[in-house]
Amino acid sequence: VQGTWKRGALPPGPTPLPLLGNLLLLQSGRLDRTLMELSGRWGPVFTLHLGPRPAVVLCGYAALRDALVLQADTFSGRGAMAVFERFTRGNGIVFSNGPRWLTLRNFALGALKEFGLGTRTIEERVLEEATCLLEEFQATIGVPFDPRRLLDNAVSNVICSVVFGNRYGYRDPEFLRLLDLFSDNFRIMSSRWGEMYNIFPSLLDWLPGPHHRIFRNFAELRVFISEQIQRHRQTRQPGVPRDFIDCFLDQMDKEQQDAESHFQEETLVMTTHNLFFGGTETTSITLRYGLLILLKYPEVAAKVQEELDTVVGRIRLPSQADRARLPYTNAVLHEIQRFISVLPLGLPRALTRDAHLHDYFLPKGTSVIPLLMSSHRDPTQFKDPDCFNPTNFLDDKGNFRSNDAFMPFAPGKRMCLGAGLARLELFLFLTAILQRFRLLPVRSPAHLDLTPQYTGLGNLPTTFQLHLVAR
Ligand code: HEM
Repeated sequence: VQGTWKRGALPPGPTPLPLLGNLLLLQSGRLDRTLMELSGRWGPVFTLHLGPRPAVVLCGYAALRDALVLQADTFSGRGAMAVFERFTRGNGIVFSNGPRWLTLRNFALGALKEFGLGTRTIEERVLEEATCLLEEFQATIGVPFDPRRLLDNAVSNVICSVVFGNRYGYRDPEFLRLLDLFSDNFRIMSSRWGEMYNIFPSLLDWLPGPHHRIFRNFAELRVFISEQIQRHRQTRQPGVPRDFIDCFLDQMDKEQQDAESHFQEETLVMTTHNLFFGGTETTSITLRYGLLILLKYPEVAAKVQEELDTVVGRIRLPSQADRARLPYTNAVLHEIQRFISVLPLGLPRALTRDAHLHDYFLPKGTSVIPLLMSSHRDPTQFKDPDCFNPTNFLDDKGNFRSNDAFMPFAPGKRMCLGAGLARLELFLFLTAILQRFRLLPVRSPAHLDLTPQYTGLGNLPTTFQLHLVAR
């Protein structure tokens, strides 16, 4: 492949075709691995053309750190993703930029804190939901089942209680339908990655493809969110917020006279969608993938259970305060997130000003793809990067050892807003399940394949069933 680099241009990369860019290179094989292979040819910072749009790919821990951590402000913009652009139009937290992004992000962080994030209250909410989930799991005993929907429901209920002030029953057909819309969207975005990132939004309407289903699903989600907002308007007491939506409505009241205010109805819909969608699929998929990994490696599950028995016992549920005394469990949770890299390419960033990176000049506005998965598989940072091996996060004495190359939530100013909540949920849900049940595969562990079924926006595990046995 001929290089395209010339002095003053973006970093070198594979030669793009007109309109299609480098899309054809990405059509076969696993996307995250293809990008890592391209990095082997072009270096840790290279240019890739997603359709007509160039983007700079950051590969390996050093490049990601030098950009996202050491130049955190400069790399804190959000890059475009065509399929989301059409829906969000730059509104909400995830796909906005500049003052609107900062205002909404800070507001959401503050509101989440008020409703429990980082305090005991949110832990209580998660523990309550864990108890409901355990009951549902208990009811499956003797019958193999696919845990996807139950996990989706449990995880989603936590964010729903913060955002809508409501949790939903595990058999509520309307809610199950919404969860299916989320899964469907995430799956399409993970299977037909090219369409998502690459083509100008104006073209998406004219091209056939599964992205039309994404648009329909988004429209249905929007109706649900709008109904929730309406319900809040009818029942709220101004100044006494019950949840995130009430907080936002209070802020809208306060800024009513301000023509420049970021607190508008449409922004509320988008921000709510961000928290609802962002708070559901990634966490639930991580839990589901975690169960699959533990089915494959029963000796790891058994060791976690032994540690839980010794430190927590079986009478009460594990709590956040136990975490520091559970080094092996903590290492397993980190290793699950590292090994699967649930968002292998993170979300696209954009430069807020001109920058220099690894001898290249990158102009303001350049789109950046942070290949988070490449940090997780970086052989200079992890002793066993390609295998699932909890000792990647343990020292010789069995103490937990953190690692800056671990970045499932992406580092820097734009890091995942729900990282604290997600970590809490992963810990409490997974330990609750393992404390109570032994996990058995339907066929022998040797038959379980940990390769993602889909790779794109997300890495999704193959569908599987498991048996639970009460411990
Ligand atoms: C295992 C679970 C999760 C993973 C792996 C994850 C990962 C990520 C990543 C990689 C980003 C992109 C950061 C960047 O711009 O580079 C992100 C953004 C975001 N996440 Fe999460 N996330 C998880 C759970 C959650 C939860 C539970 C919430 C809900 C509270 C959430 C809400 C968000 C929001 C709002 C953003 C956009 C932040 C911004 O643009 O400023 N995420 N997440």
